[in-house]
Amino acid sequence: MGVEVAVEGLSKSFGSQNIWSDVTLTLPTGEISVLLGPSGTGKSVFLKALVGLLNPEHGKVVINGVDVCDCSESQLYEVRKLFGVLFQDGALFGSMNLYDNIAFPLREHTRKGETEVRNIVGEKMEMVGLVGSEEKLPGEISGGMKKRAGLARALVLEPEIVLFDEPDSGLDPVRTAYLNQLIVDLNAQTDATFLIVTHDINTARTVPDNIGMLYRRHLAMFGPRELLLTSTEPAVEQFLNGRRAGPIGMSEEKDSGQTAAELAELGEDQGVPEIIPQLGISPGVPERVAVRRRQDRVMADLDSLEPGARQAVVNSLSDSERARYGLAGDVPTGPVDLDAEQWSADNGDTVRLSGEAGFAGELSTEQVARLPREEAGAPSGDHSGPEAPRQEVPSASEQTPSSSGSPQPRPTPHPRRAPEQRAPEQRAPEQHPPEQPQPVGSAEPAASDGRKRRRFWRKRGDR
Ligand SMILES: Nc1ncnc2c1ncn2[C@@H]1O[C@H](COP(=O)(O)OP(=O)(O)OP(=O)(O)O)[C@@H](O)[C@H]1O
Repeated sequence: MGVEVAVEGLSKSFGSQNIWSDVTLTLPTGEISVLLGPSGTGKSVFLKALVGLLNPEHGKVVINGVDVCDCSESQLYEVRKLFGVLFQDGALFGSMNLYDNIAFPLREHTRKGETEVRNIVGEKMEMVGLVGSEEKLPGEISGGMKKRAGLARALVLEPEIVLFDEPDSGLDPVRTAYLNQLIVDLNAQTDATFLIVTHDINTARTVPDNIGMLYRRHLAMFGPRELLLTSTEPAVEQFLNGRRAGPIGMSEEKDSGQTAAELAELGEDQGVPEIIPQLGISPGVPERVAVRRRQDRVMADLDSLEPGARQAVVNSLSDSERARYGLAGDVPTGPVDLDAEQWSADNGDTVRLSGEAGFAGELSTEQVARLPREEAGAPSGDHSGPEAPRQEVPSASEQTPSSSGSPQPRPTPHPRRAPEQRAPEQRAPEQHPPEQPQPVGSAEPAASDGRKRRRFWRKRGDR
């Protein structure tokens, strides 16, 4: 099981060159996070700061209660043992064969005998698909194999945090796809905390649970994929769509006039954004429990999203996920329309939801109250949650077009396709059968801790 990495107010400069300031984020336990940003924004510097290889001037990096920016050498040594790092080129020793390269950390940092070393190396080589290549030298293998060998080496000490510095650099799209699948499967198998630095948009959109972006010497945004993939923040949108139009220029930021003109040309109403399905696990790989933890967090904070983003999140859920969050049962199988204006007509009949019992062990009462629905049988005004759901999130009655008590599937008024309308292979994988509920004890802290929440959903200038 991975550990959380809590970064608070981190700032780093080299001489007079400020790289970034006041970076605050938390890498949630066991989840995959991706760090994006234009070239030179200090993503690699950030990775090095996490392992204590560089000393930031301000701020903390707290791991297992130890601040790696302000701890003794022996504490730092212990914390570093939690890390596995995949460097860009695999960082293999050219004179050693793959077996010895992968065995190196075990021989260097443990007292394990050769039999045990052989077992561990064999297991990791199998995990990354390198069985049979033990005798090969790094110079004799492809870039993709080097990455996989580097990954096997990063995993031999059973790290709880794995850092990937541009794992896809230099790989063709097919090998990148294989590597991404491997990363997702490894995360499911280890439940370790992963942080990936990448420029690959497809990787950023499909692999992680969380996405962060460094821009203009700050962390522009960090949060669950649902938040970033529906973000209207110009720099985030531009980057995640790989567009020229937007504030990011070739060498530095464009001037604001040009940016405004480009954004105006793009137009404002892009409809409800679509959240691209996340890459699922391979057949036979255990369920990736991090997905459930992230979704619990997202659903608990749904009311803090813009209406379009809220709808996109609900649209992105599979039927079983909707059932888990009380949006199933009588709820139409098509996209759920959260736009009150579209469905405010004579829909006094409410969707019959599973009620609070359906959330047993998953969400607190407060979190349940913040979900976009009515409790079974309760009029929408009866919500006891901290916010008024009718204003922030239309109640289930507003989502129900039928007057017969049996909500009907209805066409989406939005141009983008809902998950159910996509080809089956494009749908989000059913990773969490409802019959295997995950206790909330393993989820992130309850939504009542607003301060904690903000750390996951942070936008620049939030503080
Ligand atoms: N040890 C160092 N001493 C001085 N400057 C450094 C050092 N390490 C990095 N830098 C500078 O920090 C800046 C950020 O570098 P970094 O490699 O972290 O960027 P990056 O976002 O990872 O870039 P890319 O996406 O192109 O790999 C660069 O201007 C780089 O020259």
